[in-house]
Amino acid sequence: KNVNRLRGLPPGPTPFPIVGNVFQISMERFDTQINEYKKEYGGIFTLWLPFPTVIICDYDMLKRNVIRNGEAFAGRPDTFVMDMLVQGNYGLFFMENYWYKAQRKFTSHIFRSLGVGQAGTQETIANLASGLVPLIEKEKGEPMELRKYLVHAVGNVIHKHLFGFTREWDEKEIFDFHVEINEVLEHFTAPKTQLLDAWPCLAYLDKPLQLGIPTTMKANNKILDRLERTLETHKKAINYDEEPTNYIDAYLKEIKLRMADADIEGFTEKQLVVAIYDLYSAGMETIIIVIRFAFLYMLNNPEAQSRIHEELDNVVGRERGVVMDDQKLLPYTCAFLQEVYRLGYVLPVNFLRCTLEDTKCEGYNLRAGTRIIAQFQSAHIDAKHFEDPEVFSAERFLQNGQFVRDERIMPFSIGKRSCLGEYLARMEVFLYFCTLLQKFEWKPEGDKAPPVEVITSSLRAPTPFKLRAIPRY
Ligand code: HEM
Repeated sequence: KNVNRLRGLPPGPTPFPIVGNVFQISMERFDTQINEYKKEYGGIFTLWLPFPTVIICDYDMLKRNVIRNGEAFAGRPDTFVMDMLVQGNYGLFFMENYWYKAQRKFTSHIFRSLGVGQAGTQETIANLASGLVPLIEKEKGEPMELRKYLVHAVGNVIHKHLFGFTREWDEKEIFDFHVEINEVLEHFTAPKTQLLDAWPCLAYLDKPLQLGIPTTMKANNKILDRLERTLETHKKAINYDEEPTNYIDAYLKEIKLRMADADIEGFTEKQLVVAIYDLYSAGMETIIIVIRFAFLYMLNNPEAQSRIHEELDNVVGRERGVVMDDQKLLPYTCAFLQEVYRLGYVLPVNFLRCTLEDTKCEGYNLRAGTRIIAQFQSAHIDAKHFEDPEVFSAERFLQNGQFVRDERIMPFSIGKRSCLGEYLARMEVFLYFCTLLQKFEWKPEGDKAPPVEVITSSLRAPTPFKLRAIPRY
């Protein structure tokens, strides 16, 4: 405790020399442990992982600091994992701090011009959603896992935006990438892996420490190899005079413009490869997990399914495709999904940030470069904000039958480094979920709903479960 006070940091459990608190934290329980420490130390405390890392996990504190003083909390620290995977701070998650604004701005702009948040992307998702219906029908109401269908549908949306086209059901590229990225992510944010940031030589102790470096690197290199080959194909085919139809071409065009203006701001081919890597991985498993959580909670709350069916029948019917505008007339469905986002948070622990300048925070003076975790998930299950926070209840977001959006639900994080894919993700979750409910009635594998259990690594997902789909059309 003294060591924190001497450094002007918030209190926290006493760190051990060299390893700090790393071995007191378990990867599988990191999020629940944060909530336990919160009871002891309050909404802001320090964990040594092994660098001192300030955890902010109270909603009002997050708002006062990470949102209102956004610029100060917008940095990302250098990490060993990024050096290991891509030899430096590239991509969109852990890129150099002095590039992040230009790269984020460009990516948001291109997403919009490729149709995200508008009719273009909606149509892509709607087509993929209706393509799922006959595939699921072929299962003839037998128990099945939804996951492979979601990999195909969700994977194809980001695939189309990045590369310009979709893949057929019998092509294996998206499935291969999905397996590989999950191998890379397995150890990505483990506290033990963070130990390497301070002590890179520990990488030689991979086996006894179970860091999983060889599996991570094998999968990582396969991904990089494929993305580099794809980039070469685009470079050969691109016509710089045409309006780009995909992220890669838009980025190549930007590199060309920037070279002419001698204003590079990180726009290089290397950065492009890692940016696609990040978008492809961010745009896939996260959304799949949210949709799987939605089905899991629905099977456990059968009256929710009847209410969603009733709303969809009244507003959309069983033939017309669901569109984003329908949200206005589907209050229960929106409340249900907001409750899924609250309890089914996908990142057990938010990505590391760091302060970009010396910053005052809740009475502490944090030096520039202090590592920060903006743990919004903790607010989702804070009894101060939500009565019986562990209980799933869509009703908490309904007032006089109307849906009330709640800003304390922040699944896409907050501040200057919040999720770049929020619109895309919200569209996919809503359109896929509603289409699958419009077309099918869903039943558990046996008499009872599968238990609500999660598996946690860098992501937090329901344990695999089966369900049955009975056509409604
Ligand atoms: C339901 C799905 C998703 C969830 C729950 C989610 C959640 C998050 C969260 C919590 C962050 C961390 C922000 C922070 O550091 O505080 C993040 C960052 C990010 N997300 Fe998402 N995300 C989802 C889907 C997507 C999609 C579809 C894309 C893109 C296609 C995407 C791209 C990104 C990027 C690029 C960042 C890094 C932003 C930065 O560091 O400036 N995400 N996301």
